[in-house]
Amino acid sequence: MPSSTLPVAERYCFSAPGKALFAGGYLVLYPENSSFVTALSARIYALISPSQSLDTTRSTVTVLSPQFAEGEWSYNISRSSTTGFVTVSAVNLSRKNPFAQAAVTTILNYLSATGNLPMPIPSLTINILSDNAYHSQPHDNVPRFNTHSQAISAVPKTGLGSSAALTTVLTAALLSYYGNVGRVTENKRLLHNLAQIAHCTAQGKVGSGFDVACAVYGSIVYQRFLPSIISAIPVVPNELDDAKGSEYLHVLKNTIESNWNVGTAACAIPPRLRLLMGDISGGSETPAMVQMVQQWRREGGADAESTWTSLGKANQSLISAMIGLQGESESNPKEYAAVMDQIIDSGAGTSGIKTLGVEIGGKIGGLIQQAVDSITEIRHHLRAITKGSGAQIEPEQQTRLLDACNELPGVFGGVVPGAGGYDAICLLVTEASVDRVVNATNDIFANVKWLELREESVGLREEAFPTLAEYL
Ligand SMILES: Nc1ncnc2c1ncn2[C@@H]1O[C@H](COP(=O)(O)OP(=O)(O)O)[C@@H](O)[C@H]1O
Ligand SMILES: C[C@@](O)(CCOP(=O)(O)OP(=O)(O)O)CC(=O)O
Repeated sequence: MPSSTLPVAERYCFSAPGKALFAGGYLVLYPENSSFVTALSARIYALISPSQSLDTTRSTVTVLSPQFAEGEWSYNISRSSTTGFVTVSAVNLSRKNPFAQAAVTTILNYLSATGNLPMPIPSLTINILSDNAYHSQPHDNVPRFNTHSQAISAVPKTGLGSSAALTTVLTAALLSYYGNVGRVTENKRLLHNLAQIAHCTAQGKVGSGFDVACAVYGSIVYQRFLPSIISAIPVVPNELDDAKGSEYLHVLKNTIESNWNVGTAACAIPPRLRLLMGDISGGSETPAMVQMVQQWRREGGADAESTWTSLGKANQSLISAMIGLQGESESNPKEYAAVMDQIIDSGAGTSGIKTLGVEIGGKIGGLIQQAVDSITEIRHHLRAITKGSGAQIEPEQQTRLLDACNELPGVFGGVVPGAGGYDAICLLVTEASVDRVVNATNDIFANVKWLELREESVGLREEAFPTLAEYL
């Protein structure tokens, strides 16, 4: 097996964003549908430093997450001299972080299969820092990277896709430290394929992967890969079995290097608009809801099919309105700004977004109306699926809440993001109206905690390590 020498031991740091699936829940599981995925300002950071351990007889990768109790996961690494298969075993078997273990396993085996893993394998420590928005915080005004007295698995999440961002930054960290593969920020396709495989391996299932794609590429119109691409990879052998080890390496390398046909066209929330995330702290079970929706679709006959198709069209219409508005803001910036300035005092609920008494005409006005109407239609179909399947996608209390939001000034509309349920809402609003929305005093908003988040469309990026090291 060929091997390379380790690149100069630098201190690296990578970060990746959280996500909101504004349009495309459930349909995104099928490659023919497009979804609108927004990257958020909440990020997870991985800071890499060569291990201080003086023990040169064995190689370890240690992942530390100092914000959480028991946040230390160490893995012994050994590579078979016959096949090149890399075994990754937890030093402390009672400490589980399937995402960290799968990232180390996937990346090191890929590098081994391509002859890019340095031998002996140098030990490495990766520190993780995660924005507070990923987890429910005990009170406001917590320090930038707040610490919790519980283990990470016991701290309630807000649903921003922490495991996808974690897996992505670990993938970038391991690739850049061990691999001889150029700048990882310029090799997003490799990074994406590796992170998707690691994430699916850890979850034990193949989801749509929109969260990992968003962590890598940022805000995107996402179309998934065929699930069979990943399910073809054999289960990671857990004992030394040369035949299984060789097969795993062979299929892993071929899969990583094949064309997955993923749709990752960059998109963004158009200027002067904002995505506002409201946490309701309800909690929903995504896999159970997915099963109910799939059953409804299988058994629901022509009605179900027609709802499904119409929802796909409404999603597509919202996506093209957003792309259109973004385009107008660039090609026609003066008129775009003037139109946005005209939007005042009313939400989308009663008679559409109101303006300063002037009809919003022209192309921009049409696109605004298209966005507002598409959101209304998406909700209509999601309610039909809720009723038909029994999966609480837009349950009645969320309907009341979203309808009330539509009456607020400057609100284009709101949806239950992703799989929906009781845990969150996501509004599209004018920038000028954000303060008025978050300060609305109507009782119905009492349980909504508006998250201090905004779209930040950039995906994986390299950060300056020293500025973050002070938080460790
Ligand atoms: N900051 C972090 N440090 C270490 N592990 C993390 C961190 N954030 C997420 N993880 C891993 O991801 C798991 C949460 O994944 P999951 O339940 O799929 O939630 P999500 O929907 O946020 O991705 C955690 O239990 C932990 O294993
Ligand atoms: C149903 C889905 O299409 C979208 C789920 O979106 P969420 O944003 O609700 O995701 P989780 O954080 O994993 O619960 C399933 C999928 O695409 O994998």
